[in-house]
Amino acid sequence: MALGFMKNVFTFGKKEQKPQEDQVVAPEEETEAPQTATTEPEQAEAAITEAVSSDPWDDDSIVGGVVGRSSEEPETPPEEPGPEKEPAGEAPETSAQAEEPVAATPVEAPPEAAEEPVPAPKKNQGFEITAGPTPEAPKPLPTKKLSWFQRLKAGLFRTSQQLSGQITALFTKRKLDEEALEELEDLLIQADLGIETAMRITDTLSAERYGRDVTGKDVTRIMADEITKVLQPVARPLALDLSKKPHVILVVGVNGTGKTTTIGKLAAKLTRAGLKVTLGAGDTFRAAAIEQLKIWSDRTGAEFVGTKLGADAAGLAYDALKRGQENGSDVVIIDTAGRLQNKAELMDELAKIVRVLGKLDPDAPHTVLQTLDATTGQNAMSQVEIFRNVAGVSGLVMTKLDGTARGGILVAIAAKHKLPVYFIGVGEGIDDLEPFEAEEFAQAIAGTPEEEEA
Ligand SMILES: Nc1nc2c(ncn2[C@@H]2O[C@H](COP(=O)(O)OP(=O)(O)OP(=O)(O)O)[C@@H](O)[C@H]2O)c(=O)[nH]1
Repeated sequence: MALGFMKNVFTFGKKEQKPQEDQVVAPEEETEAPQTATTEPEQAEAAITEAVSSDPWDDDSIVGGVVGRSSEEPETPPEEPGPEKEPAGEAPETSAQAEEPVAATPVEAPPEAAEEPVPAPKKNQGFEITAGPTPEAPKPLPTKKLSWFQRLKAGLFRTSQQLSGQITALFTKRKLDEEALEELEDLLIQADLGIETAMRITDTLSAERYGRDVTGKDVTRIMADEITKVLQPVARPLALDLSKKPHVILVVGVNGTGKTTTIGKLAAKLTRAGLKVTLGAGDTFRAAAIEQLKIWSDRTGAEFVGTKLGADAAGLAYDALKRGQENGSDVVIIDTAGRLQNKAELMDELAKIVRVLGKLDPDAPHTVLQTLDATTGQNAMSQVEIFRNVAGVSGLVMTKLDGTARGGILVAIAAKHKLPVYFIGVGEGIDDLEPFEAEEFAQAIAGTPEEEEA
């Protein structure tokens, strides 16, 4: 998508957005009549209360609370499945129309939203608005114990510590010669940075200091600079072209890489910005995934479209987009079951989801977002290669950068695939999705001694 050239483009992922008072949600969305009434409100209320109270992510920092109500709950009880998440085979095929979606009643903004003062975002919110139907002001984010940058640094600490320790050892009382450059290149490759970036770093170092003394600090500075140069072009915001709404985001990736959690966090960002969002529970293999997405929809005020366990995922995707078109959604986000990139039949199912969405909107999905788990090393590269071929991945989110992350592989992936990296996940909470910033990420990996917080 050509950023900056389109009308009605919302851009998520990078630049700071100041809320504007004259931006209001398009009237037809606000005045839309409530959909099917909840037939058993007390039951629904009880189910939601139970779901929320058993929610492992529940914490006081969550803004918004339960504002959505489903007219029906998923038919399958939300039990954790056994340890085997991967289904034995492909889910039974049903026609898209045959599956009855579970569509939640459209949600209203929490009453206090209208009365709250419009806060200026304190930093990069991960989106920018150039035109179009407009969001209400974002809600102030709760104060966090650790900043996201501290968590990112902590997550990448092992990588950066190990690297800087080895680099210091390598260059102690030693002039920069061929052997030292080769050893450095090996260290950088071992840190998953990839041959291309490793060579960039050693070439620059060589050009600056060949035959002279080198300190660890010189190396980490050059490393941070070169990694930044590789990452800068991919640190792009997620552009939402709302001239053709709903913008459909299909979320794909290997099991447990954080798809559902990322959808929840992203939905929170979008609904806070005043956008109407519909979530499609396309992970029909795991009851817990359907329930998990339902909880996120309740929290974020997004409408929920689900189906029963084992139902056709492509049918659900179709229903979710159809519902999003009917209810005037700005964005429809569709979850998919995690799958290993070497499971051919599951990858075929993903291709089918993409085809089926195209029947309702030839351009859908507009964004195919792949989640990558930062604790994975080299395998993430083949994940991107295969998902890109099968599902047309158009952007990445790296999750779990707050844990014992490796992270270097993102640099190698950026150098090779040049796919935009929109966000990083730095925790399990609703606010733990941050726009990807090349320089900060590079510093966290290189271990540059910068103590300032973002
Ligand atoms: N620490 C941390 N945990 C995360 C992050 N993102 C997701 N998780 C956790 O990772 C686990 C898996 O996340 P899910 O969102 O269920 O992953 P998924 O890809 O939808 O999983 P499948 O449905 O099995 O494919 C959950 O326990 C999440 O809370 C993150 O940024 N940081």
